[in-house]
Amino acid sequence: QSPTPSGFERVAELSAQRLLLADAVAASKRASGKPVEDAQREGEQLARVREQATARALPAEPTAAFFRAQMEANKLVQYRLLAEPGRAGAAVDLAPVRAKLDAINAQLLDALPAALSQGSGDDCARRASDARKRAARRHRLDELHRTALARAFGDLCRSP
Ligand SMILES: C=C(O[C@@H]1C=C(C(=O)O)C=C[C@H]1O)C(=O)O
Repeated sequence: QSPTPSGFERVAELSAQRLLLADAVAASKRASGKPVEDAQREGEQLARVREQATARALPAEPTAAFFRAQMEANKLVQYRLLAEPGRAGAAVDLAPVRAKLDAINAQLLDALPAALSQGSGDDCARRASDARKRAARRHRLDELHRTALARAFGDLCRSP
């Protein structure tokens, strides 16, 4: 393994970490009865990443699109878990989970320039898939979280 992970390796790793937090978010929403989707919270994150993208001379629109994909993937996991009836678990406090999501967002922003520059070429889908498979293995992701990990990459291989 190379000492410096590629942009896709980093994004796959951080996306997997972000998706694993969806289980705790779903548990909190099962207990609170709150909807999966929180448009205001999504808007706040998007405003923040757009600001940071501009400050770092990153393209704002592909950056925002990437984070929308991350959030869609998170909701996919939550909807699937909450579709299982019953299974009451311990109540989970959402605020500290959101703080962790914010921390991962910051790391994803650091990884994004390299990932965006890798997002072209015939073998993009292959490289992205390989990076996801390695992250999935490291974290022992099940089928649901593997599907969501593909969703989390969004259009990285199809950016203009
Ligand atoms: C993770 C949450 O659920 C959804 C997914 C979000 C995300 O991935 O950041 C943000 C808001 C919600 O639409 C949450 O409410 O914090």
